[in-house]
Amino acid sequence: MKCVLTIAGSDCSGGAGIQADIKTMEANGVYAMSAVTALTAQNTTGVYGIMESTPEFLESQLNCVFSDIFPDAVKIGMVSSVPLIQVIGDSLTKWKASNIVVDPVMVSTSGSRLLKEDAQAALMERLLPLASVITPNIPEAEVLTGMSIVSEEQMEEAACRLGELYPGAVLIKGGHQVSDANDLLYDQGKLVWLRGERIDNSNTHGTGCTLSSAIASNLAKGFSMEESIRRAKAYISGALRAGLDLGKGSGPMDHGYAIPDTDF
Ligand SMILES: Nc1ncnc2c1ncn2[C@@H]1O[C@H](COP(=O)(O)OP(=O)(O)OP(=O)(O)O)[C@@H](O)[C@H]1O
Ligand SMILES: Cc1ncc(COP(=O)(O)O)c(N)n1
Repeated sequence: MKCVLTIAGSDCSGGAGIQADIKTMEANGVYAMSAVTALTAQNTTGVYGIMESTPEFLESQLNCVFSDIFPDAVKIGMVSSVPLIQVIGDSLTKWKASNIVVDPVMVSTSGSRLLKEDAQAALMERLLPLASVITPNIPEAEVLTGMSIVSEEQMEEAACRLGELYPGAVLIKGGHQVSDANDLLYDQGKLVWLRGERIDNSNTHGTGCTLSSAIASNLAKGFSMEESIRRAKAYISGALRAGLDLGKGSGPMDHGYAIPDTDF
């Protein structure tokens, strides 16, 4: 069985972060492991508190995982501060991790900052260069490039700029903004539009976490970058289409929609 590690924050309400990642990995047939960067107190209406791991304890989690069950892929989500970013960068380099998917989480769907302002530069200098693929949404791509993105042409320009800056691939997610469910992949100098059917569902809490974890699962299984993303999009479309409706705000998706309901 292939093994995938998520390095991210915990969402106690289960829709995003570590919880979304583990559910996604399970549904995609890989063994899931986690190194927790922070505990968040949040639900579908907002983020009400963040308690970070210490850098030492995060390093200890990473050493425990890498020295025992070496992951075939790694997904990085919410990492809010400079010391945590440095520990992750140092550990992934030391352990020679591969198939690294970085979701540059900055602000939650509910509008809370999940990345401290001074950590943005560290994320760009220390983690993005290690990634096999980075998966910014439109606002994140705007921050990373410093340009405004309000059209497909501007998505293409931003993807090229980021693709020339970093060694890995770049996936700019259209999401619920410029281009609906149409995402843009820049991989080795080539642009590919990955067009999806927009599903009318306002419950999109955790879509970014889910997509990046599904991509990491597919890379671990040996699929190419483009195929890994196509399969991840198919998975997330199914999870949105399942139409789960929980909570008072933008609710979570049904991550287990494809898992048979076995009566043990
Ligand atoms: N309504 C939708 N119908 C179909 N696909 C969607 C929809 N909304 C988002 N997606 C897809 O979900 C994936 C995640 O994109 P999105 O832009 O929502 O990420 P994000 O903004 O990082 O997510 P998050 O809400 O976790 O911050 C992308 O592949 C996107 O195309
Ligand atoms: C721990 C954690 N990680 C990531 C997100 C982003 O997900 P979303 O933008 O859907 O709120 C989140 N809300 N919480």
